[in-house]
Amino acid sequence: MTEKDIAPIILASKSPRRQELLTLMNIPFRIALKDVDETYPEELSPAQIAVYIAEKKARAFDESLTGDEVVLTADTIVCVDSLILGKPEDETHAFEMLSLLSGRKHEVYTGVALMNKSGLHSFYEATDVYFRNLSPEQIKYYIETYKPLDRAGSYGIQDWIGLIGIERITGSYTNVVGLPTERLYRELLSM
Ligand SMILES: Cc1cn([C@H]2C[C@H](O)[C@@H](COP(=O)(O)OP(=O)(O)OP(=O)(O)O)O2)c(=O)[nH]c1=O
Repeated sequence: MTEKDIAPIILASKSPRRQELLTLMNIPFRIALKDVDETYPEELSPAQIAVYIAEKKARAFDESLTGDEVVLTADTIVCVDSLILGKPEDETHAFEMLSLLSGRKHEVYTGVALMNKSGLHSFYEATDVYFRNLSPEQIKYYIETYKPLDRAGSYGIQDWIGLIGIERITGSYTNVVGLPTERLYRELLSM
C-alpha cells in the first residue's frame, strides 16, 4: 500500500511540528483551523485527556466535512507523578516545569483523532522520556533563548535541550514532537 490509498487529509493544527511531520511522511494535506476550548473533565487519565482533547478538536469540524476527506487532529501532554503539564503560562511557569522534569522520567501522551463522514476514530501513543539533571542556568538559558511557551511541558525534544538533556526515550520519538507517525500511517491505511 502507498500514500495513494490514503484519503485526502485536512490537518486541523496550527503546530508547525505536526505540519512538518506530515510533510515528511509524504502525505498531502490542507490546513484548516478552528478555535477549540481545551478543558477536560478532572477524572480522566492522562491518555484519556490527550484523546479527549484531540476528539474535541476534530468534532469542531462535524458540520463541514465533505466527500472522503479526513480531519486529523492531535493533542500532546506531558505527565510526571500523575501531574499533567500542558503549555506553560509564562517563563516562570516554564522554569518550574523544567525543574520538575530535571533528572527523572516522565511520560508524553499524544492523542490523535481521525474523523470522516462515517465517524470518529481515535488512538494514542505513550513515550517515556528520561531527562538528565539540568542546572538552573541551563534551564534559564533554554527558556530565554528558545522561548518554549508553545510546547507541552515547556520543552521540545527536537530543540537544544532535547539534544543535550535527554538521556534516552522508550517509545516513539515523533510522538513526543507531536504526532506518532508510524502508528498514524498504519491507522490511515486501514481507514
Ligand atoms: C513535549 C513536546 C511538545 N511539543 C509540542 C507539540 C505540540 O505542538 C505542543 C503541545 O500542544 P498541543 O495543544 O498538543 O498542540 P498545539 O496547540 O501546538 O497545536 P494544535 O492544537 O493546533 O494542533 O507541544 C514539541 O514540539 N516537542 C516536544 O518535545
